[in-house]
Amino acid sequence: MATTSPLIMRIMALSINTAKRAGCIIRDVMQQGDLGIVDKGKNDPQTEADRSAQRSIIASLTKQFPRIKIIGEEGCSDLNVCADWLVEEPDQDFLQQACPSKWRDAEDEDFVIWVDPLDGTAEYTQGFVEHVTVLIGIAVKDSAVGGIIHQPYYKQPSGELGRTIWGLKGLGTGGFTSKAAPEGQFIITTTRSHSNALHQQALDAFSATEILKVGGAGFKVLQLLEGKAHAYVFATPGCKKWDTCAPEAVLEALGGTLTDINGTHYSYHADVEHVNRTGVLASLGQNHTQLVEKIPADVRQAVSAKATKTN
Ligand SMILES: Nc1ncnc2c1ncn2[C@@H]1O[C@H](COP(=O)(O)OS(=O)(=O)O)[C@@H](OP(=O)(O)O)[C@H]1O
Ligand SMILES: [Mg+2]
Ligand SMILES: [Mg+2]
Ligand SMILES: [Mg+2]
Repeated sequence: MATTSPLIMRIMALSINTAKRAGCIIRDVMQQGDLGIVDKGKNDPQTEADRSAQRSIIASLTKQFPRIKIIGEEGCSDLNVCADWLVEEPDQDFLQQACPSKWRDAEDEDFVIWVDPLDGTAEYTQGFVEHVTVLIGIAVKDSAVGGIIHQPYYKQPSGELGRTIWGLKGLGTGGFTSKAAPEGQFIITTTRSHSNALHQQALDAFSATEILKVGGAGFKVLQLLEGKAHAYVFATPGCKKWDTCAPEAVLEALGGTLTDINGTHYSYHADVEHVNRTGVLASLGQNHTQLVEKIPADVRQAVSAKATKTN
């Protein structure tokens, strides 16, 4: 690896290839047929693919960056993995890019890497595999700055499976072609498995022309990046820092915004609470503040009150 590249560039470049490797593991587990499902909570499954993909990602990143804090959805993993799961080569194309000056001097202790080895697990178990993503989010001093969103089941025009999207604030995005959402419509992308009455009230307030119910925070942000939706609305606690760190960085590297439903950015330092208690509101090409204001104040207050109570 080119040790002369700034640390953030080396983390991003290795994360791109670890996310791809995790995508292969996710496809292999599905092909072998035994998903090994464990219920972590209501509508919150974990499979052998979540466990194995996390082991591969964290073992690979830890080997090259032993002093960087890495937090994965599936908790502490056994990092003793086979050579086949250990990714040592960074993505060379990414390393050719110039590092934004803002991150050039960031050091080990400035970083937290948030890993969601398989976002959209419920959908994976139900056969909606196109909703599945691997998310690696790179936070610098509190903020989501870099992100990888890998789609293991995306079918390339060549027939090859898998696509890897990256974003780094100050540099931009790669791996896909962005598209603006259609004018004269307002399309919302939202959860298909974690809705409730309060969340429904927030959705109703937008009078959307269409509501897409899809799985995974990564896939919802992809709907914004590709112009299939104008906003991502999730007005309830539930998703976690590893769900939003990478999507937030990629979306914001393209000029979009991802906040809670009050328009406040989440923090991504190592000691932050994992649950995003005040929901998610994300948009691209919209006036984000106006979207926040569309959610009735009493709904926002009720979500925030619920958050305080459960803290
Ligand atoms: N209430 C609740 N309990 C447990 N987990 C939850 C909850 N709400 C959202 N999530 C996790 O957030 C990820 C995306 O879920 P969804 O597609 O349902 O919704 S959303 O993105 O939060 O809108 C998805 O992440 P993965 O676990 O990685 O698949 C969900 O498990
Ligand atoms: Mg999960
Ligand atoms: Mg997730
Ligand atoms: Mg997950």
